[in-house]
Amino acid sequence: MAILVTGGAGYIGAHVVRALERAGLESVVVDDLSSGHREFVRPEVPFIDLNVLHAKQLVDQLAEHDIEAVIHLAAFKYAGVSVERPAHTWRQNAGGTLSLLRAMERLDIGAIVFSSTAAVYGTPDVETVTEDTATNPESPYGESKLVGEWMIRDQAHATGLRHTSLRYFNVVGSGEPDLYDSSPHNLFPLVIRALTQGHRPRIFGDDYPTPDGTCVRDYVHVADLAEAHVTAVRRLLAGNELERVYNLGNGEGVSVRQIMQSVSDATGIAFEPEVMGRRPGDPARIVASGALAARDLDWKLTHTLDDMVASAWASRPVEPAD
Ligand SMILES: NC(=O)c1ccc[n+]([C@@H]2O[C@H](COP(=O)([O-])OP(=O)(O)OC[C@H]3O[C@@H](n4cnc5c(N)ncnc54)[C@H](O)[C@@H]3O)[C@@H](O)[C@H]2O)c1
Ligand SMILES: O=c1ccn([C@@H]2O[C@H](COP(=O)(O)OP(=O)(O)O[C@H]3O[C@H](CO)[C@H](O)[C@H](O)[C@H]3O)[C@@H](O)[C@H]2O)c(=O)[nH]1
Repeated sequence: MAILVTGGAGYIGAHVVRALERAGLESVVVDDLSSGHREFVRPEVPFIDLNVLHAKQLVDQLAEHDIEAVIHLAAFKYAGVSVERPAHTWRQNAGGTLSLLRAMERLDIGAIVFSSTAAVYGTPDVETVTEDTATNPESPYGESKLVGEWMIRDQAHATGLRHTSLRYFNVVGSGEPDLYDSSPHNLFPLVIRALTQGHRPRIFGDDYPTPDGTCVRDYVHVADLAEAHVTAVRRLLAGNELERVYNLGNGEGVSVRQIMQSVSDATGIAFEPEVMGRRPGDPARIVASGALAARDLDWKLTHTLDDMVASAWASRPVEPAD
């Protein structure tokens, strides 16, 4: 019996595969390598190089494995870019989830853990987001993830599929020396890339209504996040009742400027970030309560912000200076 991990060659998915392995659970990875890295998946893990949109090939290839549950991470994850590329985002995220659900039904796979996102909330008007906070996505990315949650809910009503959706907040750090976030759009990889290439990291806006004027986010360590997936899939397979959605945040807001300071402290590199204009679509502040996940998924942050920064820096990819 194995767990199918879609997007298992990506930053978070590769951590999930390693966490499953440590828990004694086997994985099968499906990934089209559109943003993932083949070398993130160890050779002994069965790897299917395929876009989940190809439902027939998905069914044919998965039929060769004994899959008991799915962790579905494969997606186009760039909220800002999704505004410029809505059709692509909808196809990969909503289309991909639909195709996967059809394949699961054909193969009689009865459990799914879905990667959702803080972006389903848009710009919340509450200090701390809970699962009851109204959803109001502000990008095709956030919309496509919310629709993914709904597709799974509806399929569950019809077929008895066991499911939960995990709404991640800002996932950072590294739990393994060879795994890193290669996103060309997110704060941590951009700051690290700037420093390794001898540039000044950039702050997108310092005129927000926050204590130091820069955006506030809720950062969680990828290794802690990966563990929550293992617990979720195990509990679904054991027949435990889980909520439809969980926020994976830690309730603590950290500003972009605080991240810059923490990076400077961890690396020993003194720098003055360059302040740019605001990036369109960025909420000033979004912070979540992880209380529900703590209750049901043993969710806990075992890593500090300093761990997050230091581990991201230590596992940074080697890049040529330009
Ligand atoms: N990184 C974050 O802070 C964050 C926050 C909230 C939600 N998420 C969600 O977590 C998941 C994983 O994110 P990540 O940070 O690891 O991103 P990532 O880009 O590193 O990983 C995504 C993986 O999925 C693969 N993929 C994409 N579309 C595919 C498709 N149609 N078929 C097959 N494979 C496909 C990519 O090649 C890649 O390996 C995504 O669903 C993302 O939306 C991430
Ligand atoms: O060089 C940079 C990059 C980012 N930022 C700022 O840093 C904060 C965090 O930005 P990220 O792009 O790292 O993450 P987001 O908060 O935009 O999160 C979005 O992207 C994540 C992963 O792609 C998740 O999907 C999440 O749900 C979605 O809202 C934002 O205020 C952003 O403006 C900078 O100041 N400088």
